[in-house]
Amino acid sequence: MSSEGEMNGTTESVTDDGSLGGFESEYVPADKLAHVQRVLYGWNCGKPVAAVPLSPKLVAAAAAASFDLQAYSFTAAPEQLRPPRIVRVGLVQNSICAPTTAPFVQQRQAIFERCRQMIDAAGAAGVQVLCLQEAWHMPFGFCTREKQWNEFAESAESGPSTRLCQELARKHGMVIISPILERDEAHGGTIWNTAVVVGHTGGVLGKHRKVHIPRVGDFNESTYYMEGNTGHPVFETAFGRIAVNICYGRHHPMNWQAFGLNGAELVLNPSATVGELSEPMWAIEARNAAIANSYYVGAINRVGTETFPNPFTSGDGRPAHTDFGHFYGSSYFAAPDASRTPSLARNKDGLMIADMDLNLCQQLRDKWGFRMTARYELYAEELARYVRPDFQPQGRYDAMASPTIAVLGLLVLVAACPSSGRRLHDITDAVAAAGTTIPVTISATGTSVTMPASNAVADSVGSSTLLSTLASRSGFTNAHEPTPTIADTLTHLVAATATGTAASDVAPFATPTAISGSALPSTTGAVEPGSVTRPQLAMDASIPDGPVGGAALTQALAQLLTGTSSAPATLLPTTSAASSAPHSPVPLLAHSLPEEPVFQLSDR
Ligand SMILES: NC(=O)NCCC(=O)O
Repeated sequence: MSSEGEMNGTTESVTDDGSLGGFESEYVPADKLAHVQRVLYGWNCGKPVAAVPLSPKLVAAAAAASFDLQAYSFTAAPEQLRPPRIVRVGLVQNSICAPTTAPFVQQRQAIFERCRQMIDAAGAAGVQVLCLQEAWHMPFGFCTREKQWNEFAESAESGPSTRLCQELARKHGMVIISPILERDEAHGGTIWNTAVVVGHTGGVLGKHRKVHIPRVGDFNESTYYMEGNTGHPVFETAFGRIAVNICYGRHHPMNWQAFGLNGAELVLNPSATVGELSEPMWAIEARNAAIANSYYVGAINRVGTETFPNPFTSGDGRPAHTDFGHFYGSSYFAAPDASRTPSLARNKDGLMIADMDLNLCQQLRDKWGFRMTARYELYAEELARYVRPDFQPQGRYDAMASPTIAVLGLLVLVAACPSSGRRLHDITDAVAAAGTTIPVTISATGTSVTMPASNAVADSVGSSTLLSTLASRSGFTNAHEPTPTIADTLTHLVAATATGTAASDVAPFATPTAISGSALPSTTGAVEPGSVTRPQLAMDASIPDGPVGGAALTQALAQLLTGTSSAPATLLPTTSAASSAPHSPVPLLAHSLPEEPVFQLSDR
């Protein structure tokens, strides 16, 4: 069986490395293979991502040391005003080498020696930027909740891992990103999950602390370290603008985005994750980030199965066990044009190398315009609302999809109890007490319906929630009653609209002189699920913009009643006695939208 490695002439078979990539070359007919590979891996500048031949000596050394070695190249279109900006980047995935029961100093030394070997190989291959896996210098004991693994935490500026990386960075003129467990002595020994960025001359350029901490499966990492406090820094290195999105941060699109907004051209994603949990996501997330943010991504995963001395559980009903599962390696690069390299081995250490022309980032930004077409101001508003304690989600609510026909119920309620200014729950109570049926004439169709008051009560619950939500979303205020102003306002307006009653009769605080018409579903008799078609909407739009937001409110009601923002509804002149003022039909959608878009929440 051939493998992605064999396809690219750099490594061994699929069966040997455990990787699934490359199977298509075995099973897809030759005349379809190029097409299938284009779809699976993407093409870079109109061609498959090309393998880069490495020196036979290096290939032999990797084979002898039993680590996977692969190299590829991403190109960009030639430009007239900028020279190509090609950088060679390496990713290292490593197993822990010594058992977790060995003395800690021995465990660390074994990892150091193994990684030194692969970093030296990278240096020999001319790698300029290299990233190691998450917490590369230690076993990933965060599943256990045992605190002894904290002993591996070290100073980001002067710990043993940093010193090793500084030595190797100087030796190879290489930027090294070293993700470690950091102990921050300056802050009482606080522990962080940190990527240290060592410049190509051996200085520590800075560090970034993991933003998001997993609490999933056996990843009990919050027992050990704190949520990072370093923002989303981009490091301007000798070889490009680089950022680090540590492991679990890859599930957070805004985390990726923040690095992009800060100007990253290459984001490394040092990870430690296991097959059962995340393998189907692995090929997607980093690649999607590269596409969405117009930068390159290097995704590195730990490799191997690490067994711990004491059994542990994670509150998920599984029997006590002593390992996380298999860290499946499979490190790879993704480019902003949706192309990607194959993966490193699934079951052995490895060094993945890629040449990348950073000019491709701007070329893709220009081509797709994601940065230009993004609506950051809308997102900013949305987020500002979301982080407020009183946030209510926006949603779309199709009132006609409700088996209880919430809007009709509301109309019935208020028709029965048109007492001005009463709160919805008062009305609800009154109808409940009446225990009767209520006739409703649907003026849009001329049909009469009888509805039991008890149904109306049930309906009103949904409507109440709906309207309250609508109220809080729309931000309307009622100058006369502090709360719950909009729910009342809408209740009265809906009632007026439905019954042809002057708004002033039911909503004494509303300034308009005429709100009338009909806003009712077409229905034929029984108020049952399925008997209702899309409502016709005929509503007087004469409510002036004011404290209760006339046009905006009308728009909101239209959306509420039609369950759509694009209903072909028209605001018709009213026929009710209450609306004597002349009106012209106004296309509903011609109304200016409320400043804050109005939607409805389904409480179902
Ligand atoms: N190390 C880490 O954050 N792992 C969490 C699991 C995952 O994100 O797949």
